[in-house]
Amino acid sequence: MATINFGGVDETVITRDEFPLFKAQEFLKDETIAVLGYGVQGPGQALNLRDNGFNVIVGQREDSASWQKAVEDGWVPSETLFGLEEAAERGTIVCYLLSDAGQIALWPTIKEKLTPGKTLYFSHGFGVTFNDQTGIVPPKDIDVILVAPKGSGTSLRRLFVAGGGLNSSFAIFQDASGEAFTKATALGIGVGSGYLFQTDFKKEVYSDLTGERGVLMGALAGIIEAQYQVLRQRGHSPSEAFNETVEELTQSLVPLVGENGMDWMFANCSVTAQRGALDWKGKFREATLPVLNDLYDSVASGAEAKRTIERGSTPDYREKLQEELKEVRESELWQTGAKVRELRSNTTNVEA
Ligand SMILES: NC(=O)C1=CN([C@@H]2O[C@H](COP(=O)(O)OP(=O)(O)OC[C@H]3O[C@@H](n4cnc5c(N)ncnc54)[C@H](O)[C@@H]3O)[C@@H](O)[C@H]2O)C=CC1
Ligand SMILES: CC(=O)[C@](C)(O)C(=O)O
Ligand SMILES: [Mg+2]
Ligand SMILES: [Mg+2]
Repeated sequence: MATINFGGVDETVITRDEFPLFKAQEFLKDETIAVLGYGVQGPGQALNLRDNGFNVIVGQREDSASWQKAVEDGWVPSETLFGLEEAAERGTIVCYLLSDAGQIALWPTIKEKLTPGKTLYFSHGFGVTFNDQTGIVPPKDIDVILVAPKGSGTSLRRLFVAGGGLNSSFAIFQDASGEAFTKATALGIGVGSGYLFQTDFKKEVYSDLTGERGVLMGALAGIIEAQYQVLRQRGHSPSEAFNETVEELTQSLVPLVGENGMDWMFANCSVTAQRGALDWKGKFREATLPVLNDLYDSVASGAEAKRTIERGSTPDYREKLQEELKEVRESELWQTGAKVRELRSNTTNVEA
């Protein structure tokens, strides 16, 4: 544990220096880690754990495309790849990485496999926090922990392969063994996290649902659509509206923010742009504060969970979702994006 000052606030966190991989390997050497679900987080975490030298097996529905993907990734049927129930039976640490709706559906089956001494691991506080809606109430005699990578499983894997890591939160819901803390941190290091910060299940799910509905995904998509629409309605071409809204954001400016902060990005733009951005950011903050407060209230009241569960459990949900995503993909905005991305590769080969 290291106490690090974050912008004037002291926080106790765990870094890879203090909790090196060999310590995690030693602590978990007698455990079989069963990763249930091979969607987005499943592959990222299972492959990172395997490459980090842990005993890992995968559980997935046999008749699914993801089963095939698991085979392609080197998981061997009947050796390291099993049906969900059998993997849960074999695992001593059960990583419940089905979709949040899938976790509800499978809970009655998985619960039976969680015998005393085992560990149940989540990457989201959803199932446990909203247990009045999910029915996920773990048995009392097991450890229940969480490691939530702050990003897509795709990035978790890519960064790991490149030698980096995504930061993750971790939390303890139940400590039956007295060792849940070390277990959670060892798994956090094992899945390829950058640094680990502690939270609880409720805070994890409240912040995560707010973040993805807000700045990370929902607000981002909405504000992009709004600005593109304004530019187009005022007579600007698709190229101009798209480049000025998305391409410059992703290719030039946000990478600069990631590298060295907002002021660094500002410092690399014209004085004209800086002046305007500093004048306008307050207006955008004030305009969006009420929406973000509504959003947080909707998360905290359980309404977002209710909607996710209700929508997710309709039989034609996946089909409907595909239609919604298709509408986004086929909009003028994102079709322009596809063209612009195609043109990107034409320019990278140009010799100076
Ligand atoms: N997608 C991501 O990168 C992130 C996800 N998480 C959390 O990790 C967990 C897993 O999420 P994802 O990887 O996005 O899930 P996903 O939507 O990709 O689904 C994972 C697996 O669940 C299986 N599944 C779904 N419904 C099922 C059912 N009824 N019966 C049996 N299997 C079923 C699918 O076949 C798939 O293999 C969730 O708790 C999520 O909130 C946390 C951080 C990021
Ligand atoms: C990638 C991530 O952490 C999200 C956005 O919260 C999610 O996929 O649920
Ligand atoms: Mg999320
Ligand atoms: Mg998240």
